Amino acid sequence: MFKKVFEYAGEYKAYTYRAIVYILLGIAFSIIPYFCVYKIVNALLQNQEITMPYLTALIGTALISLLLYAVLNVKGLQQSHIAAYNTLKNLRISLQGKLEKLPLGTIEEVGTGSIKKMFIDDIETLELLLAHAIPEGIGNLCVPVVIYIVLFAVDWKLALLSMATLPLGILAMAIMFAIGNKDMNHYYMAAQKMNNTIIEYVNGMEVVKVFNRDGESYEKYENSVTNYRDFTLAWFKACWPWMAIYSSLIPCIAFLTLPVGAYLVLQGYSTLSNLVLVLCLTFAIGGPILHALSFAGKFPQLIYKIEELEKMMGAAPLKQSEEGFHGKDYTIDFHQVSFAYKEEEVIHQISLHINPGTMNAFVGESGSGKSTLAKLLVHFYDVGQGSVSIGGQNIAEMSIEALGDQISYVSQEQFLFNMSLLENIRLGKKNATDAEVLEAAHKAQCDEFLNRIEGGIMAMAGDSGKQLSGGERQRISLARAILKDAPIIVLDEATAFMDPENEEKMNQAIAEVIKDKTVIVIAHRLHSIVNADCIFVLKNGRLDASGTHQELLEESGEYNKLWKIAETSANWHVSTGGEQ
Ligand SMILES: Nc1ncnc2c1ncn2[C@@H]1O[C@H](COP(=O)(O)OP(=O)(O)OP(=O)(O)O)[C@@H](O)[C@H]1O
Repeated sequence: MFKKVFEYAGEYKAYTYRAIVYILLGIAFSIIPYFCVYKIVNALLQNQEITMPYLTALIGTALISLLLYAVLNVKGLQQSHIAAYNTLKNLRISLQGKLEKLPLGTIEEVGTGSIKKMFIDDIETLELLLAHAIPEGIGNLCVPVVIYIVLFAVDWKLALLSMATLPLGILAMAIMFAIGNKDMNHYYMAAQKMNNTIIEYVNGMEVVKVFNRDGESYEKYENSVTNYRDFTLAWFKACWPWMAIYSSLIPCIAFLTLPVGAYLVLQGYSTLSNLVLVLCLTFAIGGPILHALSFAGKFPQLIYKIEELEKMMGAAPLKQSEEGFHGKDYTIDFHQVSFAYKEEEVIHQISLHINPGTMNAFVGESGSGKSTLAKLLVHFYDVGQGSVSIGGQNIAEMSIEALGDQISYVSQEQFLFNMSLLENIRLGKKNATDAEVLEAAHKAQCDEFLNRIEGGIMAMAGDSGKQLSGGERQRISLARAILKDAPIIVLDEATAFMDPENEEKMNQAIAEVIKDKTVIVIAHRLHSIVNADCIFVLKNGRLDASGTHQELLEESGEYNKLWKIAETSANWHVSTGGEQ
């Protein structure tokens, strides 16, 4: 599992290897002062003479060793951090690439909060693994292993004694792992839920302020935060005792060595000199062992987070190929298409044909499936059954990029990035000149508000485009579409909620976008699409009828019903206006 994370290090793996070597050498040097102490204590115990130059040499060696330890440790950590942060960068970029290829449904299912948590928090915690646990853990464990081999060679009885508490410590650690892993799922789910609820709460702040200050959404928020606290505390409560046991037992390696070792010396089974050596070195390796094991408590969480990341990286992507677009024209065909967002099917066996260069409309009651059909055409989701093709080429047999180049999709809610309006429009065509962007903005009827707002086209759009009104945001999106100049245009209720002045401007902008294109408009206002070449009437996820306005008035009961509602609504507008 760690190997998979390590794969993202790419060329920076060498930094990790270097970090391990530096840290290992550093720890080896950190043992030397204890060896110097042994030399002095042993000489005193053996009544040997200690000359000043000898003492100075020992103290000097100890000091230089400590200095080298510090320098090598810092150098090692420097290398390991370079490796770690580059791996995190690679992971974040790969995750973003993966998200782009996933069906929107998978992303919706995971939730914005969880995805944010994965991108920021979960990946960040891998820093502990890459920058510390791997290099420091390996370094801090390797040196004691070597020292133990030396100790066994010097006096196996004393060496064995100094390891007496290790099995109990390792047992406590194993229990902690088992408990930690068992409850990790609940803990992680609670964290995910809290993240999703926080994002939902912040996104819905406008609604909360107006309607629901103390209501359900706050309760949901508070519950998820409380839940997270409870699960975290419960998890730690279960693990803490075992952490305390192994952290106390493992470093107590001299616990039996001193009394039993002294007995062995007195009985002549070991020498005093060896006992002093074993004691000094066991003190020296207690620190590194404890340091290496300090990472162990974090491992259940790390393993879980890596598994979740792997699940995301391994999620089934949208069906697509590397093929470019080679359709014979811009005919659109839905062939026996069925689709379900989750379990319940919302589109049933729809087949329809759209001729190139024509103006088409999807109409139907709310929830009849108009937007879903548009989203299937732009390949936000894979169809459940059937196929969608352009110019005879199945959209699942071309790359997402190739499909994207053929379609401009202006959806109900347009998202603007918090960068200049100029750059927001330029998203339509990466290499467009400033003059081309300005021309597109002009055609999309943006001049009036661009002249009004401070900074004009260089003004920032604000967080998610909040600086602009809904109508202004839509016109910026249309400017994007004009610039993109794709042969197929899908307009999802672009004028649904507009005041008459804005609608007039939008209609002029739309007329500019749709010139000579294959167009699909998803319209609530039937009056705006009466001239369409073909109108498709949807009812409960099925295609009920299709034809021109006149044909449908003559043949389709559902269309007549919609038309009546549209007329009543238009009359209602007129009479309301008249009374004012
Ligand atoms: N993201 C989603 N997850 C689950 N179900 C969805 C999702 N989006 C839409 N639906 C359901 O799919 C069905 C069709 O919805 P769709 O948005 O396509 O209808 P529509 O005709 O465009 O409606 P409207 O005119 O109100 O926008 C509805 O029953 C809706 O509840």
